[in-house]
Amino acid sequence: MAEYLRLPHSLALIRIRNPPVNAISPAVLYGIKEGLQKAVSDHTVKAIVISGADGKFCAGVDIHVFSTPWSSDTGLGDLVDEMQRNKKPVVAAIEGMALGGGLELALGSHYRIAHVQTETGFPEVTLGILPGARGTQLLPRLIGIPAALDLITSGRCILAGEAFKLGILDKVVNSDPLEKGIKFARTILDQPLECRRIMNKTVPNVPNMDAIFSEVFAKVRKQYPGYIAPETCIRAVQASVKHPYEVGIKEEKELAVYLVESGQARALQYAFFAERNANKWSTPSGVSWKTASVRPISLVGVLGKHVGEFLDSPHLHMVRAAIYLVPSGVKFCGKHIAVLAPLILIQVHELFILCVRTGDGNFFFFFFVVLGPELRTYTLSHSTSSQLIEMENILVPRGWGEVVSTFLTISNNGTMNIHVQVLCRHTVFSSLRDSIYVIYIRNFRVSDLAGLDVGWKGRKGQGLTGPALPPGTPARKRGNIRYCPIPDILCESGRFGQKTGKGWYQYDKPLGRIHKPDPWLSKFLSQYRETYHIEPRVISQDEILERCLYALINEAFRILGEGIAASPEHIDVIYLHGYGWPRYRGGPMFYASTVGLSTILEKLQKYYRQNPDIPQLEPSNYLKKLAAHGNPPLKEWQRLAGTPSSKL
Ligand SMILES: CCCCCC/C=C/CC(=O)SCCNC(=O)CCNC(=O)[C@H](O)C(C)(C)COP(=O)(O)OP(=O)(O)OC[C@H]1O[C@@H](n2cnc3c(N)ncnc32)[C@H](O)[C@@H]1OP(=O)(O)O
Repeated sequence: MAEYLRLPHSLALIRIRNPPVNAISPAVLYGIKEGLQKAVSDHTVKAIVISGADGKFCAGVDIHVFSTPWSSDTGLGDLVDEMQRNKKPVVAAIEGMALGGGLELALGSHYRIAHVQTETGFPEVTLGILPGARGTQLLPRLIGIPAALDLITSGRCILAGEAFKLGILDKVVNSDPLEKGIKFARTILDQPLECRRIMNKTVPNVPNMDAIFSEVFAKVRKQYPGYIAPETCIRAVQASVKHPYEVGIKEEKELAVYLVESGQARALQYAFFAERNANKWSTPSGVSWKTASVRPISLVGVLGKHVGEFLDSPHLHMVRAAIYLVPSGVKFCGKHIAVLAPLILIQVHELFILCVRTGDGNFFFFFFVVLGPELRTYTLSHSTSSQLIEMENILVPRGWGEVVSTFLTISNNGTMNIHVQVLCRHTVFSSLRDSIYVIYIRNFRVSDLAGLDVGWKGRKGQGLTGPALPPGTPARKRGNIRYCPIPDILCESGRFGQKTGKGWYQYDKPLGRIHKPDPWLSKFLSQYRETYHIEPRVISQDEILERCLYALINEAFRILGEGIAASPEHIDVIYLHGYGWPRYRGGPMFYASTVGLSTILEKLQKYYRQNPDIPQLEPSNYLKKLAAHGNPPLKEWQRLAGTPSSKL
């Protein structure tokens, strides 16, 4: 999987070939090593060029292998060192991408020449690992600590121009880099190599090194709360300053193994493939992303409270000429969805819904919840537009309501039911504040943001509350099902959420953003409990978490079992992109697979016995079917439990 070619003018070429992205598998690694040995032992070879087939240098180590023992001892780092120490010059001719282990191969080379469109970087942190084949030791030596820390902790990929400015690349070319690399190699056959070996360099000193590290630690803790990889990356980079190369690489390896074996790495790598699988949806009638075509837009509506804030964005100038943006649900005409991209991708901190009507009369809804930089925008739509605006697209039947609203309702009911019973409201929040459960706190924030009156109106329409409710209906029952009237009561008290300055929280002002717990709500809850003779009790953290999360997971199994979601991965991608589910937990379905299906089933059975009027706690048949197989891997679920007729 790496070809060796003898070229004229005393040159040899090693070409990585492993479609689609020339990732480094054991076979690729073996091929490169073998090529290097051949070139070294051939006395007629004076320089070596390394490149990738099909216009791609290398996208790094094959992510599939991180679930195999090979990943703990790939030998890639040793190969990188062997390349650096080589007595014959090695020139990396880079095209397409040099990412992760691909960039490490390039750093192992003595010279790096890249096409101007090449993307390079260390995205490992996004996969829960670190550049463990010398990347954390070589990059700081080459470009200095601040720039190396930035690239390694962010996982940001940069274009060749920037990489050249940083000193990663020696040359950027507009034409075929392989041709240029070969030409260049002929000119350096007898040049001394000592100064080209990055391992021999010392990290450029800066006076305030300690302060730089402290700042970056603080930054990543704030930016990526709960994630272990960013901080571990910093520790590995720190080793490049503290220790000589030989010691630094040992520390890098220890830290890399720790991350590779972590649950977070497994979850993040699962998420990487889940997103790619989810994008490959197709309907039973054969419609797929690939067959979709761009459609012109005839009408665009933006519904939201603070849409006017967009007007401050510099990006908006680009779109103002083409479309007219009017706050609060007023329709305006647009030309093409592509025009909308800059509008949508700007940073906002509000919830809004964008509705687009295409020329052929179809409507697409984009539902955005943007609570801050850590929670990304998302969309549920099979519109081609989401490709243009680079968002995840998930196919769901009958509009987006089925999946999105059901999940929201389940999450809200779970938390509300506990809220009412629990002795101290603070316990719910402090329990839920822990990593994954933070999502439940967001539910209340999201509800406040969306406006509590929205759901209220819906419930009135369904006859669950308001004038249509038959007289004599018990406040906390609808039929045999437990009903929580609290959101209705909040609305009856004029608490519509953020827009009225109070809802589940209180805000600094109507439409204000600064929220804090409202003593009014605590007082209200005590009165409520007294009125309905609800005995407050201490509910353990475990019970709070399990009742909230497992009910949600149960619902996900129901949706899967009814053919509403195409696969567990689709559900996880919705959660990752739609609800701010921590990526390092992979999504609710992945999380279920790590907890164990029989554990989830047993707990649900227990809680359902205790709360028979909460139907969300009744284990779904699909979960029962799957749990009967033990804890099968997620990939096997649909085969084992059967694939229901698709509703897509
Ligand atoms: C002691 C421990 C030692 C540690 C050893 C050293 C550590 C090295 C670490 C690494 O190198 S980890 C890998 C780092 N590389 C990446 O994270 C790159 C990930 N890939 C991407 O960002 C993108 O895929 C891309 C390369 C920029 C291409 O993007 P594009 O949008 O063009 O296409 P995709 O649909 O994303 O990908 C196409 C196809 O390729 C598969 N793929 C991509 N990268 C890898 C990879 N590194 N390994 C395996 N497969 C990869 C991707 O899954 C798609 O295939 P699919 O069949 O459609 O899923």
